[in-house]
Order: sequence, then structure tokens, then C-alpha cells
Amino acid sequence: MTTLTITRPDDWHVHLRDGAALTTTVADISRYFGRAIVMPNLVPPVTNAALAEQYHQRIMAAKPSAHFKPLMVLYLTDQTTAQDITEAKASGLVYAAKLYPAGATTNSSSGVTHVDNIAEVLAAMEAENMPLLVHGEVTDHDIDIFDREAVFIDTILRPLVAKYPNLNIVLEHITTKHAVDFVMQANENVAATITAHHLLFNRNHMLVGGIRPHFYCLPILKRNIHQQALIAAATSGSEKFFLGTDSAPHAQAAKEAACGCAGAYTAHAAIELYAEAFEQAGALDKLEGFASLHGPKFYNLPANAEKITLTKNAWSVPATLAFGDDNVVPIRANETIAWQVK
Ligand SMILES: NC(=O)N[C@@H](CC(=O)O)C(=O)O
Ligand SMILES: [Zn+2]
Ligand SMILES: [Zn+2]
Repeated sequence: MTTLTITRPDDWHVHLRDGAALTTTVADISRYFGRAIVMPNLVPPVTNAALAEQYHQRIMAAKPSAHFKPLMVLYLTDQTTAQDITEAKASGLVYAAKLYPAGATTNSSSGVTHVDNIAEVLAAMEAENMPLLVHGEVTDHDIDIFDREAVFIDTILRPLVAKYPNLNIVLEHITTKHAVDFVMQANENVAATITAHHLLFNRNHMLVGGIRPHFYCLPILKRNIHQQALIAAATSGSEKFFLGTDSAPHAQAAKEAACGCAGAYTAHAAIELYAEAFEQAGALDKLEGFASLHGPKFYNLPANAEKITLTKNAWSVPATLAFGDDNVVPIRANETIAWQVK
């Protein structure tokens, strides 16, 4: 196949950052995506409706394409109240709230220290029909970094799903067969996003022949059998799995460092990278469901009305992209990508 026309896709998990970085991130994400769930892990984080509204204005001031709509997310802390949820929902701009276990990932230090601290908040979200988005990793320092997602599922998520059976939950950026199996056996209100980089890469890409910091993200790339399970889930046609790039830019110097930040930048070529992964799996016919239909259905929103067309036409990714006063090194820097959006 050399061209592929699909319903305009959405990105259900992206980091646009703030300030001057918005010039690049907003242009890239709005090139063909219709909507994006915008992660709230700024410094300080987006913890209430007023902050979400201000962040929304800054994103719109960065002039996204006319078809683009940012969907805002509340960052949950130990101090979040049920009223914060009610006000966020009433704003009409906030579509979900995010659980970052404190210390699990970039800018998560204000996150939740124990899920019991947000019991009332979760009950309010269940009542208000507001989805809970989860960074699913435990932070105990004696738990191996490669096991943190599986341990989170068994010790935190499974009991949480049982306690709030009607809460809509998205396990974000899943990276293991354990997560795929958990989501598959759960009820319809439990779904997952999958990144392009976790479909295309495993930990060998990051660690063999030298350490490659631009592949370092959280949850960390796992071994090949997990990559295969993610590919099988994404291309299965199951409505429980949908596109979330987790495009997470950091300045080049913050990645290429003795202690490098976690996050991979893919917003410059997101659907193109997914198309490669789906083509390698012989499943290009499943891309539209994953990228454009399953997400809106889960969020109870209509699919986008327009279409986009991808053509098989290799193009070169630059070594760096502008990122405020800095640079970001995108995934596939100095290499080619097989697909291109017309
Ligand atoms: N995925 C990452 O490695 N990093 C994200 C945070 C996150 O999504 O966990 C970031 O904000 O940099
Ligand atoms: Zn995360
Ligand atoms: Zn993320």
C-alpha cells in the first residue's frame, strides 16, 4: 500500500510544555491531530480549573491549526478536593484528571503519595463521569525499574478498579504484557494508551552498543516480548487500546547528560511512526480504529469528521528542532521515516 486515508486522528496523551516551547510543540501536534489530551505536569502543575483555563489560553495563543482542540487535564495532588473536580468539569475545558504517583516521573513531585488520600476525589470523578488517567508505576526504591508497572497494576490498580467499578480509567503509555493482559480482562471502562516508541523499540535499542539517552523514557522500554505484546494489542482491533504519543520533549542538554531526563519527542512525526509500526505488523487496516475511533468512543466524544492521507514517501528528520531557546532531538533524528502526511 502506498497511500492510506483515515479519519483525522487524536492524541490522547501529550506533553506540550509551556512558554517558548509551545511554538514548536503546538505546531507539531496540531499539524493533523484533531484533539490532544494535554498533560498537566508543568512547574507548578495544573491543579485546578483556573490554572487549566490559563494554560489553555497560552496553548491557543501559540496558534494551533484551526482544526485543533486541546483537551485539558487536572493534576491530582494529596490536596485536590471533590470541589476541584466539580469546578473542572463545569469549566468545559477539562476532560480528565491525572494520577501521578509522587516521584514516579518528570514533574511528579507534587503527585499523590497514597491513593487513599484522593478517595473522595475518585468518588467525585466516578459520579461526574470524569476519566482518571494513570501513570502506572510504583516508586518504592527496592522495586526494580523494569517491574514497576506490573507491581503498580497488582498492588494499586487492581484494588482501585474494584473499589470504583464505574470509574473510567486509562492506564497511560503501557509497556508490558502484564498491562495488556490486565486491560484486556478488565471491564469496558478500563482502557490504555500506547506510544509509537514502545511499539517500535525495546530496551536493546536503548542499551546495545552504547547508551542512547533519547530512547530513555518512563515507563522504561522493556524487553522484546513486551514490545510484541503491545504490537499485538494495538493491532488487535480492540477498542480498549488507542493512540497516546506521550511525546515528552526535554532540551538536548538535559537528555545528553550524566543524569538525563525521561521522555522522547515524537510529535513531529507521530502518525507516521505509528504507520511504520502497523505496517511492519501487517496491520495498516487497524490503524484508523486505534488512532481515530477508539479514543473518542472511550471519552464519549464524536470521531473527527475530516480525513487525512498518508503517503509512502520517505523523508529525513532533522538533527534537532527548535525548543524555546534550546533544541530538542526528535526520535529518528538524522534518519528517515517511511510515511508522510500529505
Ligand atoms: N514519559 C516520560 O518519560 N516523561 C514524561 C512524563 C510521563 O509521561 O511520565 C515527561 O513529562 O517528560
Ligand atoms: Zn507518565
Ligand atoms: Zn506522559
